[in-house]
Amino acid sequence: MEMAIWLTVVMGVVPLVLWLLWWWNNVWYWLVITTIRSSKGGTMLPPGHMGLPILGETLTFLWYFKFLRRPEDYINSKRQKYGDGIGMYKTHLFGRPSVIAFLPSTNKFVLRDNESFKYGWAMVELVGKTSLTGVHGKAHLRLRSFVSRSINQPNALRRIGLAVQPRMISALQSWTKCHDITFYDEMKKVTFENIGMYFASIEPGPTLDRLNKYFAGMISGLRAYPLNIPGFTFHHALQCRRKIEAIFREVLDERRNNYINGEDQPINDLMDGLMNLKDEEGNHLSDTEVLDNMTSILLGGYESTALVTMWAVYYLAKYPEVLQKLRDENMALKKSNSEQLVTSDEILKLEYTIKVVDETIRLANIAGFLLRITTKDLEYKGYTIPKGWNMILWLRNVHIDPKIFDDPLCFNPDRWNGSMLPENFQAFGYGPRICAGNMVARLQVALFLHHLSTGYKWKLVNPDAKVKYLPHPKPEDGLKITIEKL
Ligand code: HEM
Repeated sequence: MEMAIWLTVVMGVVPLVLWLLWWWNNVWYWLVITTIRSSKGGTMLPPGHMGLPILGETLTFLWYFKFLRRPEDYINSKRQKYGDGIGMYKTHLFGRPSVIAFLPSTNKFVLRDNESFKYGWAMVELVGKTSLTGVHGKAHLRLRSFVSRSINQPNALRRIGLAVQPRMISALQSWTKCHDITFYDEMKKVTFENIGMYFASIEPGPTLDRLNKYFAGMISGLRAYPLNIPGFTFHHALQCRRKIEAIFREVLDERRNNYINGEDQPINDLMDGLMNLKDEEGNHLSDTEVLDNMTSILLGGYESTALVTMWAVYYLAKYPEVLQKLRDENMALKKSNSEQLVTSDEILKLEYTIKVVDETIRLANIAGFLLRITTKDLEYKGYTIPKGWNMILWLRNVHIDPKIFDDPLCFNPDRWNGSMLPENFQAFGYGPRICAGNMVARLQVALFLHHLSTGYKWKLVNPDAKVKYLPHPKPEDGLKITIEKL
């Protein structure tokens, strides 16, 4: 008798419980959509599996990203199972019901619509309600024009191009004195010191060190569960954000007083640009807008630039024929004195160098996916995307899809020779929120490659180091290199 009970449990109840757990989210959300929303029409969710209760597909995601280290197979496995269909799958990731968009056309559909898809409140809390990230519609357009004039247009690029090179040149010189360096860590230091200079003219020293520390705290909040309770990472991140704002506010107040008293000339950095620009009606940005945007631009530009530069150094070491072509092009521009600066106009005309930069940005895929939240129920090609769900835009897939790029995992700058459909290159996003610093990012990487390729040779210490994909793709050793003068 006892045996029979055990057999019933093992053969009947256990599989039933496992089956229920496996399908729980699918059934639960189907019920919610059909019972609560059926009166409003569409109830068919995109194909896909929503995983276990609470956890959703988190374990599957980690399996591909952390353990197999083949992130592309997370989507590939779904493509094999459900086909490409409408370019969307339902899932449950990062604690919320979600729809993943993975084709250029579906990403485009989302990224073009600034009203139906917004950032979540946690992101906005961290970067600031009056930052580019926090505003929408007309307010966003107005702010973008300010930010773009301050960092991304020819005059700003000229100024920034000259401001960032001395630090790059001195870093390269100092690295030759070391046995080896961890390139990513060193490049982050260079990038942050440059940001300090061209953002707020803050020289290396205690203030910049504090800013760097708080910034690291703030960034960790972007990846944390948004619980604003003491002891939690997100709470700490918000505190760091306030401290960053306080540092920038001090500089801003001091500047304003000095201008009023006639003691200082305008400094011509990002803060000055944001303080002094006017819109068409002659209005300036408020102090809060200046400070929020300093923080959000800092967030956009810091890790991204260091990561892309690191990947360029990695790929060039792996593809010597590409390095040779890059070097030849840059040697023609090299000044007789290695400390002499090149201009942004000169560097942005170097066609092959810019192709190397774009190819690095494509293949490195440092912004693997973007996140939005739907503000209303939406219909897309007969399927419903419910209000309040996460919309995850899988940019990674676009850039390494063999249907879009031939031999996509090969580093081949010449693939940029022809024209490219803009929707097939989404590394900077797409539509009204396309990266506001895309030109300044390209410029900084190109300038670094100019000084590196014309003055130095380098080797990877661990050419076969594995790549970690979370939170960003990076060789496990942070890219250890040895570097010496040519
Ligand atoms: C290669 C390096 C970079 C990459 C791959 C990159 C990527 C991106 C992406 C994908 C977005 C769109 C985010 C979204 O739609 O959710 C974005 C937005 C943004 N980026 Fe970048 N970025 C880079 C460098 C920079 C730099 C250097 C700056 C500034 C100095 C910057 C400032 C911004 C800002 C302010 C936004 C928000 C734009 C808006 O909401 O209108 N980025 N970036």
